[in-house]
Amino acid sequence: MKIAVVGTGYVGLVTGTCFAETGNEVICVDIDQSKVDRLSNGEITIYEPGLEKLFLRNLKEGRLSFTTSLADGIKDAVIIFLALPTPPGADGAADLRYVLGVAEDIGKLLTDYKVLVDKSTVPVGTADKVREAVAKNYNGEFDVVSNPEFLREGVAVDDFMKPDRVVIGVSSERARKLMGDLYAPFVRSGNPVIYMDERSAELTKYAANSFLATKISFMNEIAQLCERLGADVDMVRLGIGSDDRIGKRFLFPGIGYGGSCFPKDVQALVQSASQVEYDFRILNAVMDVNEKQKTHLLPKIRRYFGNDLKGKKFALWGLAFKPNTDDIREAPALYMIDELIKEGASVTAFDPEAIRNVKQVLGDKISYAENQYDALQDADALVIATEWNEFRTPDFLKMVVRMRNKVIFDGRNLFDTKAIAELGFHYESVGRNTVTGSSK
Ligand SMILES: NC(=O)C1=CN([C@@H]2O[C@H](COP(=O)(O)OP(=O)(O)OC[C@H]3O[C@@H](n4cnc5c(N)ncnc54)[C@H](O)[C@@H]3O)[C@@H](O)[C@H]2O)C=CC1
Ligand SMILES: O=C(O)[C@H]1O[C@H](OP(=O)(O)OP(=O)(O)OC[C@H]2O[C@@H](n3ccc(=O)[nH]c3=O)[C@H](O)[C@@H]2O)[C@H](O)[C@@H](O)[C@@H]1O
Repeated sequence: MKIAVVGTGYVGLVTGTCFAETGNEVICVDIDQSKVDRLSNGEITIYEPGLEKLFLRNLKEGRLSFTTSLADGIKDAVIIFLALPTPPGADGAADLRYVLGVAEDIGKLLTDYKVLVDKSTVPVGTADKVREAVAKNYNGEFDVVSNPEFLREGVAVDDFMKPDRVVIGVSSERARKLMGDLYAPFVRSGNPVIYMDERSAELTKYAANSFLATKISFMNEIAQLCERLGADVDMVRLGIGSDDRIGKRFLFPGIGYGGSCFPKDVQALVQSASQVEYDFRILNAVMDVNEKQKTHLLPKIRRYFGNDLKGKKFALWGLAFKPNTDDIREAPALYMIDELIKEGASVTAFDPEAIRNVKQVLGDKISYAENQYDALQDADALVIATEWNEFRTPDFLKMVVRMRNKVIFDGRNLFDTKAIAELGFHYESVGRNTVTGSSK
C-alpha cells in the first residue's frame, strides 16, 4: 500500500519506517529541510535502539523516502498519517494549529479518495475538526480516522511492531477495511486491533497516559510515606505489584515523570475536562505531586551540606528523561541542574546519548564529561537522575578514587542500600532509608 506520513519527528519516523518494513511504500513529509536532507542521505535524526537498521534497509530498498513537498508526499498515497506536534498552548490545552493547518493544506491538494489518520495525540473532537478543515477546500470523498500511538521512546520499534493493541477510531467501512489491511501484519503477531468510534479512540490515548502518570505519582507518594515511616518502597512495590490487578510495571518511584508526553497529556486532559465543566481532581493531584517530586533530592542534598551548596561540585549521571533515548524534553535532571546552579554549585554531567541535546539548551552553564567516571573527578557528591544500565553496576573502585566525598543522591534507586553502605558510601535514595558507610 502507498502511504504518506506528515511530520517526521519521533512518531513519524518510527511509523514510516515500520510500515515500510511491512512492505508498504512510504513517503515521509516534513517542513524541516535539513531533517529531510539528512534522512534522505541515510542519516538517522533520532536515537532509538533498533530503528537505524530498519531505516537504512528500507531507504536502500526504496520503500522509504523523504520530501518537504506535501503535494509530492500525498499524491499517490491512499492513507495519510498526521504525526504532527500537539504542544501545550498557553492554557495547557493541546495546540492543534499544526494538525489543522496541514489538514487544510491537504484539502487544497486532494483530487481523489484518501484516508487521513490522526496519529498525533489530539483531544476529543479533533477528527471532526480535521474533517471540517479538509472540507473547506475539497468537497470530494475522504475519511478521517483516529489511530493514537502508544509507543514508548527507547523501545519504540518493538512497541510499534508488536503492540499490546492497536486502537482505531473509525466510522466508515471503507476506511476500516484499509486500516485493517495496513495493520494485518501486526495482528498476525497476536495483538488485537480494537475498533471504536473516533471520540473514544481520542480519549483512550489521554486516558492511557494519564492512568500511567497516576500510577507513578501514586508510587512517589508511597515513597514519601516510606521515608517518613521507615518502610522500604522497593519492598512495597514488590508486595503490591505481584497482585495481577495492580501489575508490576510502572510502579517505580523516582524524581518524577518527564518526557514529551506525560506532562503535556495529563495537563491537556485536565484542560479538556474543564472545558466541559468537569474538575478532574485526581489528575490535578497527579501533576502537583509530580512537580514536587522533580526536586525531591534537593532538600536531602541541602541538609547533607548544611544548607550551603556554594562552591560544591556535583557529578550528575543521566540527562535524558529516561534511559535509551537522547530526548531531554521535561527531563527531571534539568530541574535539578537549575536549582543546584542557582545555589552556587557547579555540575559536571555525563549521559550516554543526551549530551548533544543538553549542550544546545544549557551551553557552558555546566561541564560535560566523556564518561561516567570522568564526571566524578573531585566531586563532593554524585547525583543520579536517569537509570541507564551502565550506571547500575559501576566500578566502585574507580568511583572512589575520583570522588572527594563518597556521597550519592540517587533519584532512581539503582543500588542496594546495604551493599553500598558496606562500600563506605553515604547513600540517599527515594523511599528507602538513608545509609552511611563507615568511612564517610
Ligand atoms: N514522542 C513520543 O514518544 C510519542 C508522541 N506521540 C504524539 O505524536 C505527536 C508527534 O510527536 P513527536 O513525534 O514526538 O513530535 P516531534 O516534535 O518529534 O516531531 C514533529 C515533526 O513535525 C514536523 N512538522 C511540524 N509542522 C509541520 C508541517 N506543517 N508539515 C510537515 N511537518 C511538520 C516537525 O518539523 C517535526 O519533525 C504528538 O502529538 C505526540 O504527543 C504519541 C506517542 C508517542
Ligand atoms: O504518548 C506518548 O508519547 C508515550 O508516553 C509514554 O512513553 P514515554 O514518554 O516514551 O516514556 P515512559 O517509559 O512511559 O516514561 C515516562 C516517564 O515516566 C517515568 N517513569 C516511568 C515508569 C515508572 O515506573 N516510573 C517512572 O518514573 C520515566 O522515568 C519517564 O520520565 C507512554 O509510556 C507511551 O505509551 C506513550 O505512547
